[in-house]
Amino acid sequence: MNPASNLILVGPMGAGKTCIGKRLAEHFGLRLADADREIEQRAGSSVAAIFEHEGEAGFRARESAVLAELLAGDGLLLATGGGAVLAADNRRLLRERGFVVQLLVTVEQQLERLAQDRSRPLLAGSDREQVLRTLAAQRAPLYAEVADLRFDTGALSSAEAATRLAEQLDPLWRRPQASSAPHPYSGVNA
Ligand SMILES: Nc1ncnc2c1ncn2[C@@H]1O[C@H](COP(=O)(O)OP(=O)(O)O)[C@@H](O)[C@H]1O
Ligand SMILES: O=C(O)C1=C[C@@H](OP(=O)(O)O)[C@@H](O)[C@H](O)C1
Ligand SMILES: [Mg+2]
Repeated sequence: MNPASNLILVGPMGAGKTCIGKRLAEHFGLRLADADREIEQRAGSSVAAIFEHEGEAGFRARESAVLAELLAGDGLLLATGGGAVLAADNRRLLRERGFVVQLLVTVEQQLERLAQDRSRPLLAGSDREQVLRTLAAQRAPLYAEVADLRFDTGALSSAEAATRLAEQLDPLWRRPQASSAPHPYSGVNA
């Protein structure tokens, strides 16, 4: 079992990382962090504005910095953005610093869930389906590379998905207790 005390959600846009993450954080008593919201707070602008002014490369640099900052600590439920797995350094960090759950979703479900969404710059063009299929093909092996557990959000509502995922995680993952588990990385108690 991965002993890290952070729980990390990865997967494509619309897989439910943000909304399932909120419920899981409550269930496990973890501090919730959504990487996109953290980036926006630090930048003082939206993900869409960062993409517009700094390009995707600028956003990815901010994303890597925020992941490193957040994962320096413990006891976090981290909902990543869909592209967090693109950089090899990010993947190494995610694997080392958390129990990683890959949320699965089909392109059809993404299209349905994100039909009204205008906040994701990668979906601003006209052919959303093609973009999502291309991203899925590029990224599926990267999600698989970091995942400790895969969970299909398929036919479930986000509330049901969170409940079922918590049930699956309960026997698999335990937050190391401060009193009994030495911090695995710094040599001090967490
Ligand atoms: N299991 C689900 N069933 C139906 N809709 C969902 C489910 N998970 C998420 N959604 C919806 O999809 C949209 C995107 O969810 P979000 O949590 O932001 O995904 P992500 O953070 O993975 O991009 C939201 O409108 C959310 O309500
Ligand atoms: O897949 C991606 O590259 C992105 C996913 C988004 O987060 P969600 O996966 O939470 O939608 C956000 O980080 C940005 O729009 C880029
Ligand atoms: Mg999200």
